[in-house]
Amino acid sequence: MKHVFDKVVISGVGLIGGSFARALKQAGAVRTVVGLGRSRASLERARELGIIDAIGDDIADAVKGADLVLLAAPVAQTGPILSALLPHLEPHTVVTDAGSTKTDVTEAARKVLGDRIHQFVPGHPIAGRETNGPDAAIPDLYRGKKVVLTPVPENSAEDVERVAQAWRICGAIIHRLSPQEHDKVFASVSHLPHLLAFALVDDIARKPHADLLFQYAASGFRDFTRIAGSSPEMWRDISLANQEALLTELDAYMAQLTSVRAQLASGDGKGLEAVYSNAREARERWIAAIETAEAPPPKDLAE
Ligand SMILES: NC(=O)c1ccc[n+]([C@@H]2O[C@H](COP(=O)([O-])OP(=O)(O)OC[C@H]3O[C@@H](n4cnc5c(N)ncnc54)[C@H](O)[C@@H]3O)[C@@H](O)[C@H]2O)c1
Ligand SMILES: O=C(O)C(=O)C[C@]1(C(=O)O)C=C[C@@H](O)C=C1
Repeated sequence: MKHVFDKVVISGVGLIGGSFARALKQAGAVRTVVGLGRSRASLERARELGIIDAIGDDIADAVKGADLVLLAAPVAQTGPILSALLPHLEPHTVVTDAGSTKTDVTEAARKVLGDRIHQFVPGHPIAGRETNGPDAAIPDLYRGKKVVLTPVPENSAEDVERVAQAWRICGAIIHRLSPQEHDKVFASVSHLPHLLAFALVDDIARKPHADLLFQYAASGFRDFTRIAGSSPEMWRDISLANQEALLTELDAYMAQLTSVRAQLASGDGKGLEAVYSNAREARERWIAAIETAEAPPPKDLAE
């Protein structure tokens, strides 16, 4: 593929930023990738792995001539990172992000960028894993997966398309939502499940006989708690950034638990079975739908 991007800058070269860089590189879509970050050791590792071509020691140099900047650090870093970039940002450079929450990210960007908010196209790849850091980055992470863009009214159609194009090169399918719609949806199907998995493992780990419990925990426990292996810093930021929507979902879930508890306490087998059956059927429909929708396109068609 001819280089679509001459220079891409990634701020936060971990699982998400690193996989983005790897995918663009694998497609031959970028001439050079520069990494910015908090940890020198991690950036050196990213360079050693061939994820980035250079470490942006000098931020002005790093963003000079960049076509695209991707922010892929924990969401609370959005404001500070943009503040550091702003003085050096050229007018043609498009900035986007991969943060798991969109209302707070957009507000932080608007506050820092002011009348240059048009240069920031918020986004969120709906793909990930519980492992983090540059060693976890893989080129196929986004293949067949959704990326939700939540453009601001000030964005030009060309800049939104530029960001969409980058994700399409990574094999992703573009969706659009408002930041508020986005945050409600993901409070329900991503942020709540993470909170529950972390809380359950924490609860078990604090029990006096935790060692015995973990000794016998098997695949059911492993599947339910896989996501409790995710980055605590990232999930602290997501939880607080989407506090309101997450509290709403948590309250609804607690009401559901109260109802299921009552069924259990009263020996209402019929009621319990109805909940379990409804859940199983809904899950089967969902799995069937994603298996159709996320069938990865052949590599040459995605390019
Ligand atoms: N992990 C997932 O499943 C997933 C999926 C979609 C989106 N996201 C979002 O992507 C972002 C990155 O997540 P990840 O899984 O790649 O995490 P990660 O821990 O693998 O990578 C984050 C990187 O950001 C760096 N960093 C931290 N503070 C920074 C700062 N101030 N400036 C520059 N770099 C900084 C860290 O050193 C690290 O290398 C988060 O905002 C997260 O919400 C994650
Ligand atoms: O597969 C995982 O480990 C994930 O947690 C990925 C996952 C999710 O599905 O909730 C996590 C956070 C995101 O922002 C998007 C995707």
